[in-house]
Amino acid sequence: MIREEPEKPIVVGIGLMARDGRYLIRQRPPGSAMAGVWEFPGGKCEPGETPEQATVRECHEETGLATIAGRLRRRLVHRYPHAWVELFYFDCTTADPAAEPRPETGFRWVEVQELLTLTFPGANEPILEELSNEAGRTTDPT
Ligand SMILES: Nc1nc2c([nH]c(=O)n2[C@@H]2O[C@H](COP(=O)(O)OP(=O)(O)OP(=O)(O)O)[C@@H](O)[C@H]2O)c(=O)[nH]1
Repeated sequence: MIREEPEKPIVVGIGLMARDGRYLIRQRPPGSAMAGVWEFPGGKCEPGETPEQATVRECHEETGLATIAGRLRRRLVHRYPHAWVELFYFDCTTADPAAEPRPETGFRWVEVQELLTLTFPGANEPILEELSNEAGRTTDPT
């Protein structure tokens, strides 16, 4: 089978949902590309949607949490064997500061130190490094 190269990457919005130095993550569901790998909530833009809108919608759909997108932390382009993606990572918070993700979604709050021990999609590497540096700065009293 000949597969045609797409002309443009698939645009994806990703939410770095933060609370008390922890981030909301889950393992990618069975049957999805990279099943079992950990991920932040997010997904592809629908037609006419901005990456920020897609982030807020996907975070809400996937976790059940009303989401507020803050600054765009990073935009990067990455080629996986399964897809060519343009990823927009937004710092996010939950609209209700005490709300929890629906348990059946598998999302949980994880400290940055633990994030570093888990396997994420390759494109996330610079983000994880940045979160780790920031966490180091907050906890280091010197
Ligand atoms: N959700 C999410 N996707 C990520 C992350 N890092 C990363 O490279 N991606 C990539 O971004 C793309 C997101 O696609 P997806 O399959 O989750 O999107 P979706 O929810 O719209 O999928 P669907 O087509 O099954 O509805 C995948 O290629 C995934 O590998 C991450 O931290 N979270």
